[in-house]
Amino acid sequence: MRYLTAGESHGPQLTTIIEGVPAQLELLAEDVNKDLARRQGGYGRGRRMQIEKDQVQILSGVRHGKTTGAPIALVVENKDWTHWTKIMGAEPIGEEAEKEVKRKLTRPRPGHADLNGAIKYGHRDMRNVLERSSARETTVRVAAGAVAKKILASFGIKVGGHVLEIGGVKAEHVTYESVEDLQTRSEASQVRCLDEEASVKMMEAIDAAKKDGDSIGGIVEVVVENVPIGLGSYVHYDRKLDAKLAAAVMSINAFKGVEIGIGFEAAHVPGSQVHDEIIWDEQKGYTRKTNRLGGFEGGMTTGMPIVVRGVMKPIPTLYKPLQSVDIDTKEPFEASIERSDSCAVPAASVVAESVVAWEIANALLEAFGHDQMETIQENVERHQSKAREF
Ligand SMILES: Cc1cc2nc3c(=O)[nH]c(=O)nc-3n(C[C@H](O)[C@H](O)[C@H](O)COP(=O)(O)O)c2cc1C
Ligand SMILES: C=C(O[C@@H]1CC(C(=O)O)=C[C@@H](OP(=O)(O)O)[C@H]1O)C(=O)O
Repeated sequence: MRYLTAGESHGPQLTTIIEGVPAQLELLAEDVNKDLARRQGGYGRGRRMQIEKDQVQILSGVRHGKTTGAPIALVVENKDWTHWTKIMGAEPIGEEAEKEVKRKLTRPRPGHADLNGAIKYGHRDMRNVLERSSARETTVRVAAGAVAKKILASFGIKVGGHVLEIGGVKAEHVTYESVEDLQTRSEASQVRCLDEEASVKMMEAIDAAKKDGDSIGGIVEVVVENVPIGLGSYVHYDRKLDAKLAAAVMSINAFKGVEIGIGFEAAHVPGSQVHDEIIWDEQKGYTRKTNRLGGFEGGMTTGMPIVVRGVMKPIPTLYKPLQSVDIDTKEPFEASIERSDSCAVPAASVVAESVVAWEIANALLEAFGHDQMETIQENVERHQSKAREF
C-alpha cells in the first residue's frame, strides 16, 4: 500500500489517497472517525481543537461498507477555513489586496520549519511554509492509519498507544494484560497514561508550563500484539521493518528520537540481560521468555509484541517568546502568538499508533498478498500453523 497526503492547516480540507488496500475489507466512516476524535483530544490542546470537529468523507474505493480494491480517497474538512478563505484562497487577489488581507509572515519561529523552508523554497511569506509543515497534516495520517488498523484487526492484530512521560513526570509500574486493556485504560486518562497518579501530575505539569508561557514534551509508547513471525526482512537494509517503524515515528512533527524494546537502555546492560531466550510449546509454538528486544530480531518480527517508543520535544510556539530575526528588516524581534497547544503528547500518541499500524499492515500485505481479504487470511493462517510446528 502507499498513500499521499495533501492539504494546508488553514486551507479547505485535508486529503489522502490510499492505494493498494485489499478488496472485501469492511470499512465505515465511523472506523476512521473514532481515531480522528481521539487525535483531537488529550489534555494540553489549544483553542483550534474547539473549532475543528474532524469527520471523514470517504469519496472512493468503498461501496456499501466494503473496499473494492480501488484507490480510497479520504477527506477531512477544516472548519477554520471559513476564517481563512481570503488569506488561503488559491486564486490570485493582487498585491494590494494581499497587503490588506494580512501582513506576510516574515518572522520565523524557532523550532518550526519556517526559516529553513523559506530559504529552501524561496518564500518571502513564510505562511507558505507554516501551512504545510503544521501538524494539522497528521489528521489524514491518522485516517490512513485507521484503515491499516482495520486490516490488522481482521487478523487479530491489535495496536495501542499510551503516554509514558510528560515534562519529566514518569508513569511508574505500568502493566497491562493486553493491548485492549492498555487501550481502555489509556482512554480513561486525559493524558492517555495508565498510571493514575502520574496522570494527575502530568496535567499539573501542563498547567504549570502553560501558566509560565512555556511548553513541555514527553514520551509515547505503541504496542502491537499478535503479529506473525517474520514480517520485514534481514536481507536488505530498506526491508528491515524496525527501521521503517523508526522512520515512521520520527516523521511525526516534533518527534526527536525513537527506540524499540529496551532501546537506549541496551547500552548499559550485559547481553544476558538484553537477549530474549527462546521457548517452544505445542499451542503457541516459538515464543520468548522476555521481550526486551521489543518484538524484533534481524529487522523481522519475532511474534512477541512490538514495542516502539518515541520522544516528542516541547511545542515550539511559546507564549513566552523566543528571540528570532525578521527576514525583511534583519532586526531581532520577540514573537507574539495568538494560540497554540501547550502539550500535544497525548494527541501524538494516537498519531504514533497510526503510523506504526500503517507500517505493520504494509509489511503484512507484502508477505501475504494484496488482492482480497479472504486469500490473505488463508495465507496468514497457513503461515501461522507452519511457524508453530517449524
Ligand atoms: C499533534 C501535534 C500537535 C502540534 N501542535 C503544535 C502547536 O499547536 N504549536 C506548535 O508550535 N507546534 C505544534 N506541533 C509541533 C510542530 O508541528 C513541529 O514542531 C514543527 O512542525 C517543526 O517540526 P519538527 O519539530 O519535527 O522539527 C504539534 C505536533 C503534533 C504532533
Ligand atoms: C490543527 C492542529 O494542530 C495544529 C498544529 C500546529 C503546528 O504548528 O503544528 C499549530 C496549531 O494550529 P493553529 O495555529 O491553527 O492553532 C495546532 O492547532 C491539529 O492537530 O489538528
